[in-house]
Amino acid sequence: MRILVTGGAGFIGSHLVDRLMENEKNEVIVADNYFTGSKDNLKKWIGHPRFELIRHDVTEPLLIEVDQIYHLACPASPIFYKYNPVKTIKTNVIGTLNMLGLAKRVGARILLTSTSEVYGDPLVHPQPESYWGNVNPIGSCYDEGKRVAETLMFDYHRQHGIEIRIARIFNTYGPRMNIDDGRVSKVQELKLEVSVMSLTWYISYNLCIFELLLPECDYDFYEMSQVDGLIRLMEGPNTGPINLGNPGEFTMIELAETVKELINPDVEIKMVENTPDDPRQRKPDITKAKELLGWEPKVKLRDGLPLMEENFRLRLGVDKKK
Ligand SMILES: O=c1ccn([C@@H]2O[C@H](COP(=O)(O)OP(=O)(O)O[C@H]3OC[C@@H](O)[C@H](O)[C@H]3O)[C@@H](O)[C@H]2O)c(=O)[nH]1
Repeated sequence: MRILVTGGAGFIGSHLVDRLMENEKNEVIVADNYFTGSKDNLKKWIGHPRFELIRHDVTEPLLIEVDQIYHLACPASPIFYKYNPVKTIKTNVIGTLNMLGLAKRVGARILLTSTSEVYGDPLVHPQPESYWGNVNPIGSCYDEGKRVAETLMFDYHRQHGIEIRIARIFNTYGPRMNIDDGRVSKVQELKLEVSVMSLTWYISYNLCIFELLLPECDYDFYEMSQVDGLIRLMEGPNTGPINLGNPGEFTMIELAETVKELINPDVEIKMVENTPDDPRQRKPDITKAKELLGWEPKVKLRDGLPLMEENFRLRLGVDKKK
């Protein structure tokens, strides 16, 4: 099976590549423009006979022969997607059109990693896939970009019979996330800035790492449940959209307080204004993922929080709590 992974040099993409490469029948081609991803995330595979890495921007057509396409290319952190919003829209619209064009030409099955952001600032809680969302149409290039990408996927499916799969990924945390990612990793910088204004704002964090305690170099031994969900969706018969996320919840304050306690109880937690149009609360309804994919996050959020703290400690080189 020849598989193209766009955005495969990124955080989730590179973990996906690791899993796909485990299957000796797979040949994996990564196309990435390195906007937020890095070759470093794939260093294990560079030079491998079943692996190929191409510097390519998906807003340009790509002419190759493949059986499956995992289409991940798109900056996912607000810091990066807002850096050049027009480019973010182009990546989602033109990039997705190009990948759908490729899928149509070669008869490949294509999976889009969409996002929980399609629900906007939701008025329904938790969010099932049937919820149409509450997005500000003049707000975020990322939210509307992913919404139109989903529409394109379904239009190609209805009009041209393309085999499509759509995953809606909720916030995901784990190794290889950019340290300046601006999602929850702000806490990693130990500034302990909390990217929400009010204590009541919640975010449902998808702890994707099964054995977070293992250092990055041992990544053969842990598994991202997120990636497992993507592969199950691709291999199964359902088009989606399907939510992939952790239905457990904790507040950002709660997270900051636990990390602060663990690392330095004297550090000050600074409240900063949230990004405009960011959701106040979000939590996936994963009934469909459970029923259709037999999938649920491997880490229960309550068990996951200590793992997350431990990972901060490892990354920051802080001594274990006495
Ligand atoms: O125009 C672009 C922009 C970005 N990219 C690449 O896409 C990858 C995105 O990965 P990041 O590490 O930024 O982010 P994530 O792995 O969290 O994103 C992933 O999950 C959320 C989805 O919405 C994203 O589409 C998916 O890539 C990077 O390797 C980046 O270089 C492109 O190849 N082209």
